[in-house]
Amino acid sequence: NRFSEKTWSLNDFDIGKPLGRGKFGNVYLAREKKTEFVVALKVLFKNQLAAAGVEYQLRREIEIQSHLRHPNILRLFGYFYDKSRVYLILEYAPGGELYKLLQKSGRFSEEQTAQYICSLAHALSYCHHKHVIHRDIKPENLLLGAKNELKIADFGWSVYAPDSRRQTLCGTLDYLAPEMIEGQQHGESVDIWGLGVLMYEFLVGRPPFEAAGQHETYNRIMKADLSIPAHVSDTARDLLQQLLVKDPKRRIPFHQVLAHPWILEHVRQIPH
Ligand SMILES: Clc1cnc2c(Nc3ccc(N4CCOCC4)cc3)nc(-c3cccnc3)cn12
Repeated sequence: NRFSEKTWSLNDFDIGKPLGRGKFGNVYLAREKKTEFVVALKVLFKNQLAAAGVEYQLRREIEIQSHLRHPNILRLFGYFYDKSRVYLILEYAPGGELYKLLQKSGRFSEEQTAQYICSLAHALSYCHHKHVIHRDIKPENLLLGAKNELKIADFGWSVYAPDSRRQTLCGTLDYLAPEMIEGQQHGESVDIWGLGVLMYEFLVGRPPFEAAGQHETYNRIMKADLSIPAHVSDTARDLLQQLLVKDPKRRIPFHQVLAHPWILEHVRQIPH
């Protein structure tokens, strides 16, 4: 498409308001001058990327996300760079960050959660057909479209399956599958675990293995020590218990998630 062949530069865009702050730079609303097409422009500082040793990860993120086409995956249209910065031309998500919505409402209804989980299962199943594992499915990486549809946004940790992580993990352990924490060989099923962690957090308002300290969180994850509050319906409980299984081979596959009674009772089967 027009974004991918052309080499872009900053003066092809009118820069609008900042949408938010990221680790390595900010995201701005922007409009391509000729077509007036509205995008999100993610500006990353090269020196910060180098200091964190994530240039290779960024190249992989660009390579992976630019080839994915799915209504529940944020489009990466292209990128360009200048002396000190790298710019990613991304699809604008008018609904903003899903985790802000979760913070505001505390937790989501079973109806809304089932809709998000259905979209995520479709998007992740699409990724796995492309042999891409996301590995970092958490609320901070999810954005919302104009009709409140979910968009997976950050492929910074995604890899081509199977992979054993080389980059040390940083940030919260809450969303990581046991085999990832152990640094073992891992496949697509880490994203099935991640789907379970998200489903729990959407329904309950906090991640399932949250604890005061990292060691305690680590132990709870390794034991898959799951306790589900009474307000969660029996059918939702059943799906959670099939997603958050320690043994990667015994986790429910995505196509069975989409056919689970809890999804069927809450969701019109339109994937996005
Ligand atoms: Cl990439 C990308 C594409 N679209 C967005 C986006 N969109 C967006 C829309 C609307 C509102 N507002 C809606 C009214 O209330 C105020 C917030 C914010 C962000 N935000 C971020 C982002 C990144 C980091 C921190 N915070 C937000 C990254 N994005």
